[in-house]
Amino acid sequence: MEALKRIAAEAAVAEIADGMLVGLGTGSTAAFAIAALGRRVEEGLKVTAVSTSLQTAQAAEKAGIRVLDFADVAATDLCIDGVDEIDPHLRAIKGGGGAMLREKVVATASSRMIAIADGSKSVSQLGTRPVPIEYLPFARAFVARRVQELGGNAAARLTEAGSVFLTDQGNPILDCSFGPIVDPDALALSLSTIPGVLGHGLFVDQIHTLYLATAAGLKRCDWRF
Ligand SMILES: O=C[C@H](O)[C@H](O)[C@H](O)COP(=O)(O)O
Repeated sequence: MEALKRIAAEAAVAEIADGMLVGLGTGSTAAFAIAALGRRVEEGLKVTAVSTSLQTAQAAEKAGIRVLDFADVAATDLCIDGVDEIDPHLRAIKGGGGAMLREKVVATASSRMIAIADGSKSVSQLGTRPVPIEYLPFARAFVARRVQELGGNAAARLTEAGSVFLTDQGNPILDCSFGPIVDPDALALSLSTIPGVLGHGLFVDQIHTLYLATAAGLKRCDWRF
């Protein structure tokens, strides 16, 4: 699986050109992209990057990549990120590592987003995994009730040690299981409009290209706009 993640990541990084401002995703697949980009920078590629998490910023700087503060950046050229699940329409669930809020901001600010994944992430229909929701602590019970009204079951995300998981912004997460998601676009919109929801992991129109690496080889899929 690690070798497949690396193959997908390296294919995406090969698309980065001199002078680009690149959005760097979070997670174990994105880590391979950061390492590959670091090697290209070492070979002379001139790029700057923005990060979708504190973890990624640290890894990128360690790899010799110049990381800008995203607060000062209005748009980026290309964003490369992993997914937890992705369907044939390039709609995805993200946020297994809790970074989906920053990831969605950076992906939306990017002219192009490339998703990178091994075959285990490919599904015919989203919903095998819960949709993570980052929320305002003040609105916890209200958000959970609205999720329930939408057919979901909300569970507080905990750390391995059993305490409340907090995002880089210091907010908690509800992992919301909906079962098979028949209409991801409608669900994404409904979740986005719940007051108190700061962000969620359904990415329905951000991903332009997917590099999917399986034992059968590397496949590139492009969304037809
Ligand atoms: O919050 C984490 C991100 O959305 C990741 O991109 C996603 O969870 C995939 O992570 P991994 O590549 O480690 O499976």
